[in-house]
Amino acid sequence: MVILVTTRVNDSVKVSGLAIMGGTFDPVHNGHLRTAVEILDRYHYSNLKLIPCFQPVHKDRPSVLPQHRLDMARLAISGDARLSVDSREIDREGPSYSIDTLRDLREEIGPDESLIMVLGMDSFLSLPTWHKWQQIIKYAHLLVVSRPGWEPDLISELSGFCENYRAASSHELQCAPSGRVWFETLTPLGISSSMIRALARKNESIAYLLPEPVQKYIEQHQLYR
Ligand SMILES: Nc1ncnc2c1ncn2[C@@H]1O[C@H](COP(=O)(O)OP(=O)(O)OP(=O)(O)O)[C@@H](O)[C@H]1O
Ligand SMILES: O=C(O)c1ccc[n+]([C@@H]2O[C@H](COP(=O)([O-])O)[C@@H](O)[C@H]2O)c1
Repeated sequence: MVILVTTRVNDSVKVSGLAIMGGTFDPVHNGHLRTAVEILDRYHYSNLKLIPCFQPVHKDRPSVLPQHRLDMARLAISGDARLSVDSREIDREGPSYSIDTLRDLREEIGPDESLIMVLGMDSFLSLPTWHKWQQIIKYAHLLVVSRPGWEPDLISELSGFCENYRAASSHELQCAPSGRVWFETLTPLGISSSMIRALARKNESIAYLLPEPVQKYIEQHQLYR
């Protein structure tokens, strides 16, 4: 039986549950933000937390200090009350393993609340290399979003995983606390942090790829030069 817990807030439907999106956010950009708001609009969750990592597990060291990445993420979300920034991975320091973060969040929200981890197709394709990857689904659902340039070309480990955990519909993610994988196609935005860093390094404009306050912050602090 499917039970959806909803409340009406200011005439719009809100679904009980928490969505998170982790990333290096070096810097945060409109590809991240548009993903977050499209998921909130489709799933009606009242909150999506952006969680900047301290030390990415499979990427080079970030180009700027964690505090700058955190400040930029906070500036970026100021226009949408449904978005928040969670500094737990930066506060924790060390390698930012998602399993640790999800375990923490699960303890905070309790065993029954839906927890959705949003990640782009590129991140999902690397899942079998993550720390304790097969346990992740015990704590959260995985909501995989399309990203230009990345096709769902699943290696055998991942296709077996999808066969086991793929939801029959997106509603299952709202109704169960964890344990399902679902794929969403979103507005394609071919923006990446590495593209922004490369433009800034060449002293070319980064306007309209990220929110203006973040662009100003980068200029003020002379980041990515
Ligand atoms: N344009 C985009 N569209 C959809 N998802 C995205 C987009 N950019 C990033 N993501 C997703 O957001 C999460 C965090 O991404 P991250 O902070 O590593 O940014 P990035 O642009 O991929 O960085 P970099 O270019 O430095 O590798 C990942 O799950 C990633 O797949
Ligand atoms: O836990 C891991 O081993 C792990 C390995 C790679 C990526 N992640 C997480 O996946 C999210 C997106 O990662 P990335 O590298 O695409 O920025 C971010 O929250 C990372 O901490 C987590």
